[in-house]
Amino acid sequence: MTDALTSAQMRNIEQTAIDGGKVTGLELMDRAGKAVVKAIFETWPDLLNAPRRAGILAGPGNNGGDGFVIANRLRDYGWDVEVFHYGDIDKMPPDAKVNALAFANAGGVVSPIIPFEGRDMRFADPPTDVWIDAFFGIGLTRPLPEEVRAAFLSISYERNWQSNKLVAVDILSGIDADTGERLTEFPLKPDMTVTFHAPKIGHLEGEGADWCGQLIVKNIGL
Ligand SMILES: NC(=O)C1=CN([C@@H]2O[C@H](COP(=O)(O)OP(=O)(O)OC[C@H]3O[C@@H](n4cnc5c(N)ncnc54)[C@H](O)[C@@H]3O)[C@@H](O)[C@H]2O)[C@@H](O)CC1
Ligand SMILES: [K+]
Repeated sequence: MTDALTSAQMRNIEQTAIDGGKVTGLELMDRAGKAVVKAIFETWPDLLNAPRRAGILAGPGNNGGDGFVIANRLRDYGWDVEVFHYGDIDKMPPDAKVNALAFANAGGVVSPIIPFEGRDMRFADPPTDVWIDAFFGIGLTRPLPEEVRAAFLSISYERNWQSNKLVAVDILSGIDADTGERLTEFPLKPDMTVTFHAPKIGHLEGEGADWCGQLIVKNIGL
């Protein structure tokens, strides 16, 4: 496994490729989102044999942008997809906004995130087959907002009753990518984390090493 990177090193690699005209941020986001979907079907091929339901937890930034790429891609596979958005599409960074608008303009359902005492997720009907954590990635700088932690609790509640998968985009939200410190704790371990280009320190050190599930590193052409 290649050496683990800090978030700053990763951002520098991305920016150098973008500044060098090798790739655009939008292309990188597209590759990242599609890499997550590819990893899902490689890991759980039976999900390919029937349209399923996915819940995408999307945040305010580019990690959320990856979430919207994934949402669009799964809709292409005929899946029933609902995005629970912590953020405002209009305030998202440009690359993320392009993908969020593509989803919304194609009729994709964007809902507010689920308050814990809200929808009883225990017996959601139809059950959600795959939850995608695209709240925060390597840009996390402080503990999660309480409503984001509550949204995770709703899903941990449901997971006690329904078998579903949780996939973390780039890193489980709440984990500091540079240290592996869990800035916010909730009882939800991902089945899989899909990260891009190289592992980050937060995947291998501290508690982060225990909160990845299966760690998949996908090349996004950097
Ligand atoms: N060109 C790029 O920048 C690419 C970025 N990618 C994705 O973008 C992610 C990084 O995106 P961002 O830098 O936008 O950061 P995030 O999407 O991780 O976080 C979004 C924003 O939330 C704010 N924030 C941080 N901690 C918070 C907290 N606790 N509560 C509320 N708000 C908080 C910060 O302003 C941060 O910019 C990567 O993890 C990866 O998933 C990939 O698509 C590859 C290409
Ligand atoms: K994430």
